[in-house]
Amino acid sequence: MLRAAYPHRLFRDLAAAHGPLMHLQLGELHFLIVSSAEFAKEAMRTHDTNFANRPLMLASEELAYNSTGITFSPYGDYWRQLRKICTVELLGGRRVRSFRRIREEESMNTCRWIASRRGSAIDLSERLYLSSFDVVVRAAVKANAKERKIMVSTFMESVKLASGFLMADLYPSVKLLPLITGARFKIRRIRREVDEVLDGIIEQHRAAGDDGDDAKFEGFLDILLKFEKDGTLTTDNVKAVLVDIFIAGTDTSAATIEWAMSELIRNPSKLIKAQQEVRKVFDNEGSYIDEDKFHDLKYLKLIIKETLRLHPPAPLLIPKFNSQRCEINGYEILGRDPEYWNDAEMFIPERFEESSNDFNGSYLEYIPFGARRRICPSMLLGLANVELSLAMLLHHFDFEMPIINSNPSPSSK
Ligand code: HEM
Repeated sequence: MLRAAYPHRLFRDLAAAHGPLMHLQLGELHFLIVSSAEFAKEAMRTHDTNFANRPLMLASEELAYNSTGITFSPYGDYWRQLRKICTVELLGGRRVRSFRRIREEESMNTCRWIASRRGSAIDLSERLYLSSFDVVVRAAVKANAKERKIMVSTFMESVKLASGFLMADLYPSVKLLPLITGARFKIRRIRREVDEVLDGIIEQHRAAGDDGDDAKFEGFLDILLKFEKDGTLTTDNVKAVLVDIFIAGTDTSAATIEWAMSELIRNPSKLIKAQQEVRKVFDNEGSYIDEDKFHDLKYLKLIIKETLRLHPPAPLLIPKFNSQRCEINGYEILGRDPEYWNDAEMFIPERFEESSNDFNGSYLEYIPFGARRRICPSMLLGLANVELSLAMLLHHFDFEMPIINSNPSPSSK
């Protein structure tokens, strides 16, 4: 059975039947899927530079201002410059720490929202998405609640479009396909909406200006505008990086928190163990969860690792394409391969207790953030969001699955 919703699981099953290197043709495009760490080493270490490019896609062309954000810009000097701005200026440790108050306020808002629905079943998915979005947006720009609301719906639509190949992408030689399918029209409409919101916000930031107060909170846009001012970036480049950050930074954190909570609720003994740890560490803090004590949350860290093994938010990473001919093309590693993991399908955070496997891309059987040149530049911020939200949820609430009556009585039909 084809499980389109979980392509990584489908590839795992196909790899079991056809081997770790498979050729897949979708429309006019050729993909090679690598499902073993051995083949991945070839692609990600030996031919790393060759695979540091991204394919041209309609959504990235339009929404990422002609593919000039970090995620979709071609590998080369411009990308290297953006990557440096990102890792040094935007997403380094000091900057991530400076967003602490935002993370705390948003997690607290989520807790208040849950508390106000005490005793009833709740749908955490949307709430977690909104909260992750607000953390990233508030770290990036000064936007009021109305602007944030417009951005959420626009970016949710963008994520849907940007997270897969459109029919028009699969048949690049049919130049009219984006028009015939209506894809270009739809993407351009979203792009106009994104543009309008970002232009307004950029204008406000410019008008507020730099008052020389070094202690003032600096968001991503304030920093990017300095690079615009010195001529390193154009206004469109600035907007492309913002779009990138909104899209790459929201769904990933929200999905990780949601999966971690789902696994814990499905595994009550692990939920209790995690809760006991969080409550012991923050026993005397009242309702305050102090990030400075996160090094004591050893079990919670294992839970996050295990969640990212079983449910990486970008299981196929972001597509790459090889710029030159070489022996191995395209790759995908599966964190559920029984060759590398005992009881690969089970949620067992303890498996990481004795293991040195970390997120940094050194262990190719486990790369939830990717590896090498295109590795996620925002591991720190992503993990900080996930850790704080989980600690707050576990500290303040008890969770259990709602009881669903699967055997309705004849009268309720
Ligand atoms: C749990 C959270 C996160 C996970 C699991 C995650 C995972 C990933 C993965 C798998 C990639 C693709 C790597 C590749 O193609 O080899 C990626 C790229 C990227 N991520 Fe993340 N991410 C997370 C959070 C974030 C956040 C919070 C931001 C920004 C605020 C962010 C920004 C980016 C960017 C800009 C790229 C593109 C890098 C490039 O192409 O050079 N991510 N991420």
